[in-house]
Amino acid sequence: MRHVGVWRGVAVFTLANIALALTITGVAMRLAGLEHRLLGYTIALTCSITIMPPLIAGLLALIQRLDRAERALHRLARTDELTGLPNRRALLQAAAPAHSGDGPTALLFIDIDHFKRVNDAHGHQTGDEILQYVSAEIANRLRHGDQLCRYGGEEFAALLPATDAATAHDLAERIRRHLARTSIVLDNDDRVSVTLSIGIATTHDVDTARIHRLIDRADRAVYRAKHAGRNCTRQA
Ligand SMILES: Nc1nc2c(ncn2[C@@H]2O[C@H](COP(=O)(O)OP(=O)(O)OP(=O)(O)O)[C@@H](O)[C@H]2O)c(=O)[nH]1
Repeated sequence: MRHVGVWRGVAVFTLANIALALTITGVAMRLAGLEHRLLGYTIALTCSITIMPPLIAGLLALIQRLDRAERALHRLARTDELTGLPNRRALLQAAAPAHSGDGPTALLFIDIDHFKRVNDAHGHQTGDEILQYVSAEIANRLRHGDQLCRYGGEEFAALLPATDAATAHDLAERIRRHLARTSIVLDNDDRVSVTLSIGIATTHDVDTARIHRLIDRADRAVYRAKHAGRNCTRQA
C-alpha cells in the first residue's frame, strides 16, 4: 500500500510539473506577444520531460532514505540496547497478536535475585555482561512464538501464547534450574552464579488494555517468590 502511494505521488508530481511548465510557457509567450505557441509548448514539454527522470530518481531515493530512517527509529524505540531484546513498549504492543484463541496466554515475570550484590561485587560492566548472558539463556529456552522482553533493570517478561499454567510453570522451572546450576565465567576467570525469582500469571483475555493487569499479577507473584526465599517460582 505504501508503494502504491509513492507511485501515485510520483505520477501526480510528474503530471503537475508538465502542466506547470506548459502553463508558465503559455503565459510567458502571451505576455511577450510571441506567436510560435506550438514551438514554445514543444520546448517546455521537452525540457520538463528531460529533467523529470533525475528529479524523480532523486525524490524516490529521498523517500527510500526517509523510510529506512523511520523504520530504524521504530526498531530502536522498541529494542533494549544492552540485550538486543524487545523492550517493555514492544511487549505491550505485542499483547494484541498474542491472543490467538488457542487457549490461555501466560506471562512469566523473571527477576534476577540480589543483582545489586552482583554489581557491587564485580562492577557494573560485569553486571551488564551477566544481564546479556541471562537474557540469552532465557531466550534459548523459550519456544517459537514466545516473546521475551527486557522489562527493565534486572527484570524480564516472557509472553507465552497458547500456554496453560502448568506448562508455563514447567518452562519457568526449566529456566530457573538451568541458571541456578550454571556458573558464568568472567573475563578474569572468576565465576558468578545468579538465581531467578519467577512469577506466573495466565489469562484467557489478553489485549493491549488488559496486559497491564496480567503483568501486575505476575509481578505480585514474583514478590511472593522473593518472600519465599528467592530462587523459586510462584503462580499468581
Ligand atoms: N549492571 C547493570 N545493573 C543494572 C542495570 N539495570 C539495573 N541494574 C541494577 O540492578 C539492581 C537492582 O537492585 P534491586 O532492585 O535492589 O534488586 P536486587 O538487588 O536484585 O534484589 P532482589 O530483587 O530483592 O533480589 C540495582 O543495583 C541496579 O543498579 C543495568 O542495565 N546494568
